[in-house]
Amino acid sequence: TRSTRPQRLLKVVQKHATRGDPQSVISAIDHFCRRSEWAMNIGDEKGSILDSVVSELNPEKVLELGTYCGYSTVRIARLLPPGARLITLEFNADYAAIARQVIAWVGLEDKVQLVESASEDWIPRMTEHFGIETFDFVFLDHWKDRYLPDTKLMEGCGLLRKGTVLLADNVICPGVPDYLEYVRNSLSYKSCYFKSHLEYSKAEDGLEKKSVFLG
Ligand SMILES: C[C@H](C[C@H]1O[C@@H](n2cnc3c(N)ncnc32)[C@H](O)[C@@H]1O)NC(=O)c1cc(-c2ccc(F)cc2)cc(O)c1O
Ligand SMILES: [Mg+2]
Repeated sequence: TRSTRPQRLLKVVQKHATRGDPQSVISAIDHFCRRSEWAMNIGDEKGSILDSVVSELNPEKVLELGTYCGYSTVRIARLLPPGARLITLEFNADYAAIARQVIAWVGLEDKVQLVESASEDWIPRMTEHFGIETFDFVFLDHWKDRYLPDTKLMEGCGLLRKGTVLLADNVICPGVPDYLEYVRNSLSYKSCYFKSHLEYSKAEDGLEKKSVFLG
């Protein structure tokens, strides 16, 4: 049977990227997605905004919701200081299998823990299983109708502290209206919008960054 798109993405990485070199993996995937097959990675344009948010924050404990093939996992993990940890949740077994191999290819396994599970099942288990009290940075890139309920779930589990930064992909395309409404109107968050474009496309998209106040 025909291979899947994530399998073809992995082949591109193994063929064109250098082991242990995150930038070569990022470039190989972006080149393939721009020239051959679109895929739902955050991409190079929005990826640069993600890089700047992570570099400025220098987080120790990071949560990513929606791993897909691990492109943004690699973008984030390559910037983390020694000892920092990134936990990424992906509920599709096929995507998780590909992401594990991409993460292994760049040699970032010691910083990244991929959990094959739905976010809502694992957010309540972060403290007892990983010993994580609060996260410094959360990247939301999973089903767009899960951003708001999972943000409320993280609040409820006490995983967000004063100053925790949440960054959400796709706030315009496909769009997360209920989440935007909530973060822009809630008094316990200060938020800003980074206008950009949908990955490998001219369509408008953007990232919403919010710092938690917990008023
Ligand atoms: C949702 C996906 C990303 C991944 O998230 C995992 N996932 C889901 N829900 C959960 C959960 N509850 N827990 C754990 N993992 C979870 C899934 O299996 C995918 O691998 N992302 C997108 O659908 C996505 C789509 C577009 C897009 C834009 C314009 C178009 F015309 C078509 C598509 C762009 C993007 O930038 C995306 O990010
Ligand atoms: Mg996305």
